[in-house]
Amino acid sequence: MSRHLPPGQPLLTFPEADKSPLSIRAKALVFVDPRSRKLRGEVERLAPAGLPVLIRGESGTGKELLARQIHRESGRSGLFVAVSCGALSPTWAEAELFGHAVGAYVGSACSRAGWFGSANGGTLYLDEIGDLPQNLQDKLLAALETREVQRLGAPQPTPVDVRLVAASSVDLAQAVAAGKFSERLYRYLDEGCLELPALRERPGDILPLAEYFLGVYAQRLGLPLPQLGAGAQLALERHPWPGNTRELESVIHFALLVCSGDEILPAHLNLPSSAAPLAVIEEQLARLDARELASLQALLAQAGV
Ligand SMILES: Nc1ncnc2c1ncn2[C@@H]1O[C@H](COP(=O)(O)OP(=O)(O)OP(=O)(O)O)[C@@H](O)[C@H]1O
Repeated sequence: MSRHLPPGQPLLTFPEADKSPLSIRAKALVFVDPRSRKLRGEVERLAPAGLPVLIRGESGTGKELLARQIHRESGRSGLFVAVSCGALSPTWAEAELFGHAVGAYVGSACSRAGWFGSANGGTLYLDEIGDLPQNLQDKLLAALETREVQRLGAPQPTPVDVRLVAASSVDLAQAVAAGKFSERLYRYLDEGCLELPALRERPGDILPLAEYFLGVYAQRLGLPLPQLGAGAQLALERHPWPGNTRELESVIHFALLVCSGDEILPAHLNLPSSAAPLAVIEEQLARLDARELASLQALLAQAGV
């Protein structure tokens, strides 16, 4: 277990990760920062309730992973089906989402359940739901409320039982105010709202996540597990992570590939140097403790300064 994980608060790991709906790559969810642990409590409360859930958070914060965890804890036996609304074809979005009957349009030689039907008994995860074409927003709400879906060209509606978990990186309330998003669908989703903070707002997760990704990638690539040096730890904690956990994951993956010794150094992280004004740097230096000062001196010595 990571040195940065306090005892009694282990990773949320999954023994049969390959068979779990967590994700193809993820083997665990790292929740160490107090804000993440609070979120984990909210997930435990919301997951079995069967309510729709809206996850709000910046890109790369882990929204899909959280949605998979909600499905996992819901006890629903159907599939977890993830759909990126921005990737739906403008022409065929309705058929892709709700399915179609045989002969519904030229070339449709067989019927399709659509993403909605595929999630029957399970969870439909709609990423960036704000990008869902407006004409489909009310149709989606009707299908969820009536538990019936009208496939394109089908004479009758088909019964479906779908739990919706949606995600958005934009403020849907503003999209509603701008007339770009259905107010009724927003109200339906807003019943169960989860806020996934940006990585910089839950700094206690940074080092545990870094160590977790080091372990995952070292194992996957068959490489020895290096230590995360003190200078590298400092650099990781100071970076603002605009790309959130996804950015941290790729930084650690890269560091592992370029690190030749048994310690990850700041240079291996290839983080952009911050263009902080001198006053900010002075203020940060004044706040360093003895351990951090020693790391900084070692760092400068390494760089030959
Ligand atoms: N708490 C966490 N523990 C372990 N891995 C995580 C955690 N959060 C995110 N990740 C990993 O970070 C990467 C990005 O997560 P994910 O795809 O869920 O983010 P997202 O918010 O859905 O992104 P986007 O908005 O771009 O779709 C994934 O590889 C995921 O496995």
